Amino acid sequence: MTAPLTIAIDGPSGSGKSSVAKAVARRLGIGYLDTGAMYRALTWWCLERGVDLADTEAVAEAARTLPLEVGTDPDAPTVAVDGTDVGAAIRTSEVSTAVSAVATNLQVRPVLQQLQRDLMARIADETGGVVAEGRDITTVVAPDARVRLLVTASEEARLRRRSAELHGSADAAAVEATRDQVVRRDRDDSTVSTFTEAAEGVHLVDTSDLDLEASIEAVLDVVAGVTEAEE
Ligand SMILES: Nc1ncnc2c1ncn2[C@@H]1O[C@H](COP(=O)(O)OP(=O)(O)OP(=O)(O)O)[C@@H](O)[C@H]1O
Ligand SMILES: Nc1ccn([C@H]2C[C@H](O)[C@@H](COP(=O)(O)O)O2)c(=O)n1
Repeated sequence: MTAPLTIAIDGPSGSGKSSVAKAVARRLGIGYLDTGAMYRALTWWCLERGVDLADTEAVAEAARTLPLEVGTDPDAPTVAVDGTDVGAAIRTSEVSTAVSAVATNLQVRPVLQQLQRDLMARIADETGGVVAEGRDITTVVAPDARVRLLVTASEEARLRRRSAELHGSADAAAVEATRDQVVRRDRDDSTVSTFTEAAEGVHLVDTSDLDLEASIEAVLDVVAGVTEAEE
């Protein structure tokens, strides 16, 4: 019997890994796991309940008891906490600004990492594979994934994309308004995970000069190359 097709994708903010991971999962007919959404959901839950994000033990306890449900269909991924759909709430600038404080909490990370491993196993079992994306999937959560990729792009390209997405423009003012969510967040997050350089055995895909479709094709080519080499 063939092993499930587990694909791990890491990369910095705005590199395109979520868009690419979703499309790749869709085309391969397997499940999709957005691990950043889990850190965001925990952040939302802490803010909602008035948990001080600087209180590392209180946030870790919230992680251990988080009533989280994730839907992993790449056509309609969902995130719910305690029965509330938080798909939109976890993308607000309030959560985006605060999430690194939660993601850099070293008591939180092992809790969510174990949850992510369990989810990957369940999704792979149910759909024959999984594409999981984040910052530490290739290195910590699933270093034994069959295909591991680092999706990168230049800082300029990432700022331009995120700025267009959030502000509908990539002019100088819009790019400046986006800088915190890309550059500062990556700087904070990179204190606990390695996602700017590919670890050994991890395939690098630089999307700086690629459009979305070409980025998806580049990742599918890597997947095909790895799986054909296994045969
Ligand atoms: N290759 C590409 N070319 C142009 N735009 C892209 C490309 N890849 C993604 N985008 C666009 O850039 C924006 C950011 O992409 P996406 O959300 O997938 O990035 P990300 O790496 O998952 O970021 P984050 O980790 O912050 O969630 C989206 O609006 C997406 O449509
Ligand atoms: N495996 C992961 C996934 C995400 N994070 C952090 C990095 C971000 O600040 C935050 C939200 O991620 P995004 O939705 O922007 O991809 O979570 C992490 O540390 N490890």
